[in-house]
Amino acid sequence: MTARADNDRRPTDVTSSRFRDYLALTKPGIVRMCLLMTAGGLWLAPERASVGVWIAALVGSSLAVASANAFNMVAEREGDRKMRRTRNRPLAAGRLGVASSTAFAAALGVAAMVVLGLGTNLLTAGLAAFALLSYWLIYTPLKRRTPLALVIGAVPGAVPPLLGWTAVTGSLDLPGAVLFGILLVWQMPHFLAISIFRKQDYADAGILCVPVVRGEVVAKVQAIAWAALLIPVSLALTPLGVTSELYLVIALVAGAVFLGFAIKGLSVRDGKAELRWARQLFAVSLAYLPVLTGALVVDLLWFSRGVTQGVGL
Ligand code: HEM
Ligand SMILES: CC(C)=CCC/C(C)=C/CC/C(C)=C/COP(=O)(O)OP(=O)(O)O
Repeated sequence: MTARADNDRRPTDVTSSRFRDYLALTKPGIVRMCLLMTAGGLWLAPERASVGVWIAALVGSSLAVASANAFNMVAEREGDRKMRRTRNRPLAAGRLGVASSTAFAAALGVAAMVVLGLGTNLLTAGLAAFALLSYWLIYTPLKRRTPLALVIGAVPGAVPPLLGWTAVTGSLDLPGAVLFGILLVWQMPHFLAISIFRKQDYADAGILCVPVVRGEVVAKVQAIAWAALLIPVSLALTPLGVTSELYLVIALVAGAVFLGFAIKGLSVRDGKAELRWARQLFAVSLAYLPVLTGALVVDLLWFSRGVTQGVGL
């Protein structure tokens, strides 16, 4: 930017672009989806939670995810410069400094712990702290060492619905573990799809994802296996007595569509068509979670314990 253009920028422009940069540090798309997952856990829990617990769980978990994402972006600022997808991020592009971004991430993390600790319970705050620290300190550095980092990163990634469940119940039990399992397994085809259409980016940044290390065919086969596993895991909520047959049918159809798209990848070999297919599989992965959450909501409202759970005053 020229000195003239700099002078022309009004203070409000600077403030709003600063705000946008700090917001970008939190990866708002991921925060939003995690928020939906926490809401799913709150909704499914067997007891009625107060409005206060709902607000504390939703606000606290979003702050924790935002903090984890901001710490991850500070740690990856050099690598982010090497990828087309990430080179315009505020730290990679030099619009924000390391010290202020770290302070921002730490403030979000402390606020998350205070909100969860005071507004829900210590188990929920502890799980969020575990997820935040393991995503930042274990997954983030491992991305450049082994493709198994994906499985390790999926553990904190699967915590948000559990936070909703434990905020209400205060305990770790089987339905909560199934919610955790659904999100854990979902992340594999979600990221395998991304790593196929972003393969070049990852190779440039030295990130050892499956297509870079073992090729696209192995990545596709793995995506099929995980999408297939997602079906029984997602259906397990019904035999556990948490949901009824309506959820079962919707989860089965959604899982079959996801698996069908994954299988289609084996017949696509041409470069451009393969990229298009991988982007479609990524889009299907993003649609799957809201569909499943919608199924939980409708199922519990219509069939099961709609009167005894949800939000209480
Ligand atoms: C090991 C786990 C995960 C990895 C490696 C991963 C990686 C990524 C990457 C690289 C993108 C950007 C895709 C692109 O546009 O090129 C992305 C997008 C996205 N991911 Fe994931 N993800 C993981 C887990 C999750 C979880 C747990 C959630 C939320 C429940 C989530 C939600 C989203 C959403 C909503 C987007 C699209 C919006 C956005 O890019 O801001 N992901 N993911
Ligand atoms: C409660 C709590 C704190 C939960 C943690 C939730 C969380 C941050 C989930 C994201 C999971 C994940 C591995 C994302 C990809 O990061 P990436 O580094 O591969 O993505 P990037 O390349 O876009 O930076």
